[in-house]
Amino acid sequence: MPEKPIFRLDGIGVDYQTPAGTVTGVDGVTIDIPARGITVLAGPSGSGKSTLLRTLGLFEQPVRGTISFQGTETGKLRHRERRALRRTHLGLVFQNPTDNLLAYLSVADNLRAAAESAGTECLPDDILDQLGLGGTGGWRISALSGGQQQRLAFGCTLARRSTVVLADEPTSQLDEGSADLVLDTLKYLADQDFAVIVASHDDRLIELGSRVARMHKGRLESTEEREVVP
Ligand SMILES: Nc1ncnc2c1ncn2[C@@H]1O[C@H](COP(=O)(O)OP(=O)(O)OP(=O)(O)O)[C@@H](O)[C@H]1O
Repeated sequence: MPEKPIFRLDGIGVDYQTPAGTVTGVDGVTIDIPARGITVLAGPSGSGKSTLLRTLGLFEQPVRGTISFQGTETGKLRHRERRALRRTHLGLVFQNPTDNLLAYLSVADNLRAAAESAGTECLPDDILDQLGLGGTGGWRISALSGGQQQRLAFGCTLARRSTVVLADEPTSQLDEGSADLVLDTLKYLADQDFAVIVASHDDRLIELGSRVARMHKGRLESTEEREVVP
């Protein structure tokens, strides 16, 4: 029997209220997101990728349609329940590495703080070894390269034991070598059975997707399933 999707979106729409009037971020998006593999939200600038990703991260409330996570309709949850769900299950990684980390804490303490925020504990050295960052636990964040910082940000989602990893343009601020580190990390997380959902217009990242959802002007234009070569 096919595995149940982790997210089910049915006709969702998100609007922004601006001084110039209502701006629609996404509209009429219906999609099932699988519980495994890498789902890439692709599309040109302004097509709604980040809005959709933030909606999946429960940072935006759809004004139309429904969104369910593991069978629970998130619109029916109370504020506290949504926050708990976000904390326990959803790990969000932003495009700018420094936005994901606490500069005043060491590398290992960033992992510990991430675990604590999700009400759990972690073994920083194990996570750092898994990510090819072994030996950096006592380092300052500024001693890591941009790619290493982004790897550590994904490490924080491992520390939190998130079910889903949501990443917004995680390679866009990085040079090619650093971006390679991030691509390897995304593959690693997908191999560890996380549901990885990434908004990106980086062709190399789109290549990694086992499912690619293409957005255009806030709408879902197409979805494509892919055989991913290991
Ligand atoms: N906070 C906001 N306030 C008002 N409008 C917004 C806001 N965030 C996004 N929008 C608008 O919603 C639409 C979708 O934007 P979104 O950032 O989701 O697209 P995107 O595909 O992620 O773009 P990019 O690749 O440039 O990040 C755009 O018209 C954008 O101007």
